[in-house]
Amino acid sequence: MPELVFFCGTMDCGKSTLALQIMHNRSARGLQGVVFARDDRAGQGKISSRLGLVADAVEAIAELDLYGHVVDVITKGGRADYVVVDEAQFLLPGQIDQLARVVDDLEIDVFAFGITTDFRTRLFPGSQRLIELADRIEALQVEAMCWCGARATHNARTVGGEMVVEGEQVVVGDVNGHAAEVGYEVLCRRHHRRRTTSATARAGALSPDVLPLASN
Ligand SMILES: Nc1ncnc2c1ncn2[C@@H]1O[C@H](COP(=O)(O)OP(=O)(O)O)[C@@H](O)[C@H]1O
Ligand SMILES: Cc1cn([C@H]2C[C@H](O)[C@@H](COP(=O)(O)O)O2)c(=O)[nH]c1=O
Repeated sequence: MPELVFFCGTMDCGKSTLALQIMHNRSARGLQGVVFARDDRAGQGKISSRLGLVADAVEAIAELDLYGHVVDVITKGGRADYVVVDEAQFLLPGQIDQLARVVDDLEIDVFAFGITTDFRTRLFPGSQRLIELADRIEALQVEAMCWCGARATHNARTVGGEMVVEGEQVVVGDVNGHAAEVGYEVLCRRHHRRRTTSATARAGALSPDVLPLASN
């Protein structure tokens, strides 16, 4: 049975890498997919992994009917053996419904990849709809780690190095940025709640305030 599968995790846990591996393995067996992405860091119409792999994709702009696009490909004699969607959190809920229709009406597997929650720990609308509709939800097995060594479960946003909890939901960016305007860091829930990034933890450890007081 074809499935709508949502592969999810924090930023930087290997989602795009897995998407590219799935594409590679299928292409090695002569299968050809329709690949969508939205606002990849590498630019429009791209799917990219931090391991250096990049592939072309159809940019899933808000106006694009994903079901209609797949039907178009097939009608024009093209192949749509499966569908991959990266950065699926950025899709509109209606576009996720279109993906479900690709599975149910065209009987094609759809593999969607994305982060579930934003920097405020709120679900992205696209991810919420995927959780509601997916046949299967797979959490990525290679876990990203918080600076404390615990499993990272949340995405923090930094502006000028400071963690923020207010702002636009969508700001394309990366982890390990160079104190750029907007950056991201993955954290465990405890440190996300306490707003302790690796930089603030380091600063706290160096601060004289936390040194033990002399007894005399
Ligand atoms: N230099 C490196 N050597 C080995 N693995 C790396 C390196 N850089 C990144 N990675 C791996 O790539 C993962 C990020 O992959 P990517 O597909 O870009 O993540 P996502 O799409 O989830 O944001 C990291 O969690 C790490 O496992
Ligand atoms: C948490 C969060 C992330 N984003 C953006 C930042 C990146 O461009 C993508 C996630 O990409 P990745 O391949 O999973 O690393 O999402 C955002 O716009 N808003 C957020 O709250």
